[in-house]
Amino acid sequence: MAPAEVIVVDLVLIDGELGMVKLTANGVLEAIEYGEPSRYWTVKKDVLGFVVEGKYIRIKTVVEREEGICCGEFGGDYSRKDFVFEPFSEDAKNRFCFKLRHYLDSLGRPKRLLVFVNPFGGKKSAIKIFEKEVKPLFEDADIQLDVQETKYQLHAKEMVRSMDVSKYDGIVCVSGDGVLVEVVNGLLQRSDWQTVFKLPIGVIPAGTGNGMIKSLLDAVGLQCCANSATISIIRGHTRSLDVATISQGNTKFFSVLMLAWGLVADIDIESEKFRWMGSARMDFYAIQRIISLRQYNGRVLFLPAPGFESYGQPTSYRLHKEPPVKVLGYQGPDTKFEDVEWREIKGPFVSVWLHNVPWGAENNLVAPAAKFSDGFLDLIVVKNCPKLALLSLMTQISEGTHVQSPYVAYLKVKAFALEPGALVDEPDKEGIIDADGEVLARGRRTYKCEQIALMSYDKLQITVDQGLATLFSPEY
Ligand SMILES: Nc1ncnc2c1ncn2[C@@H]1O[C@H](COP(=O)(O)OP(=O)(O)OP(=O)(O)O)[C@@H](O)[C@H]1O
Repeated sequence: MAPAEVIVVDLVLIDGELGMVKLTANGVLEAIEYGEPSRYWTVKKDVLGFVVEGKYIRIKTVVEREEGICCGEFGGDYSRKDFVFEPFSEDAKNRFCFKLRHYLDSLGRPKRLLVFVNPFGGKKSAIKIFEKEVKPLFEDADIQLDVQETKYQLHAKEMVRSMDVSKYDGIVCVSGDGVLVEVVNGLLQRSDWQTVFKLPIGVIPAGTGNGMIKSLLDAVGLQCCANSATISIIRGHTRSLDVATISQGNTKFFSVLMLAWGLVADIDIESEKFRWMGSARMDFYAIQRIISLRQYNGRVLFLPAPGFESYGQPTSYRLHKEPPVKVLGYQGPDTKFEDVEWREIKGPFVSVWLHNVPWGAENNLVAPAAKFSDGFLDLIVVKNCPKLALLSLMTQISEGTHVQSPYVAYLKVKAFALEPGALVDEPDKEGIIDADGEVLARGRRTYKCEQIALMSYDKLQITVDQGLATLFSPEY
């Protein structure tokens, strides 16, 4: 193979000794000391940026940490490491900077980002994570930031719905999944959603539920931490993500993570009562819920993905389409499934769970076969299941092996409808529908049932728009 064309090569001083630096057209930066190539960086992967400090050029790089090496307060796959050298003249310095800048600019990395920091997410450490872990890396990469702390629930959604987002190359959420979902919904409710929704969205894990970023990083073997997430955003690689439209009449919610009804929704939402327990609250409340297990009447209907046609029973169903209303935002995918066979599963149900990406939280591999943009949702249904088996299933979720249980139906669907009913043992008590970690609908006599939710505890349907959203992602 012919050697790559040299873009710039210069005699320089490295640590006071004569050496050379060379940048080649295939994006390799090389330092030559004592006549031998000594250090070597792939600019796309290893170089964040550079600064001029008087007569020196400081290259800001990252190196992969070796396994087992201590990773500081917040952990991470990369450490920052600078390489400093001194060109022999002002001209040589300017020429080198110009060439390296030109190469970095050709990589299509983001230059200006809108950053939301949720000071109340997770362990309330988002500000610290941002200041200590995220900002220094973005500064190294010379990315301009407009930082906005979220002041209340739905603040991020309100802002992206109304502000000028065209000046940004992406939106970053230093938060859990909640703020990401707000940003998606805010963008899709804009009249210019078709243009602005192309903006890549990035997530830096700083919440309780960090399922999306865990799914993105774990897919390539990276740790779920601010360091690895920030480097992925700086490198500017993106991937597309399915967006599910949950509709009830003309009311819509755009989901990127999951929908839960039954056991999982009850644990997720009702365990709020035990927030003071910290992360143990979910496990504690799960055991309580399994001991006094609820079963729900109802029906789920779905259009199976190819290969999953044997699940459930055939039924006749048509997606209900409301007459178009004069609203300006996104209205969901234009689906035409009339000719395809719908299937149904009738209750009673212990749990119904729809998932868009593999991880529901950092320690929950809910849908191990889920793909980011296959146009399908993974459906996990539990009906009759002995309590002991259910307890064991809950512990298996961390490894994703629960889906192999004979008590679990695990399949992929293209469209879905839920007809939620009341508790089998208490016909005047209903359930909660949870979408992306928030209450979508509360039935009669449920936890905090006096609070108004977006939808009523009634039939709803879900359609998927393949790859509609764009996320900053590590290269895969
Ligand atoms: N300043 C604030 N005060 C209260 N809530 C806020 C504030 N800013 C954002 N929120 C809300 O906090 C919720 C949780 O956000 P986030 O995505 O950071 O964390 P999470 O992991 O999803 O949830 P949590 O950590 O609360 O369990 C979102 O619904 C968001 O609207």
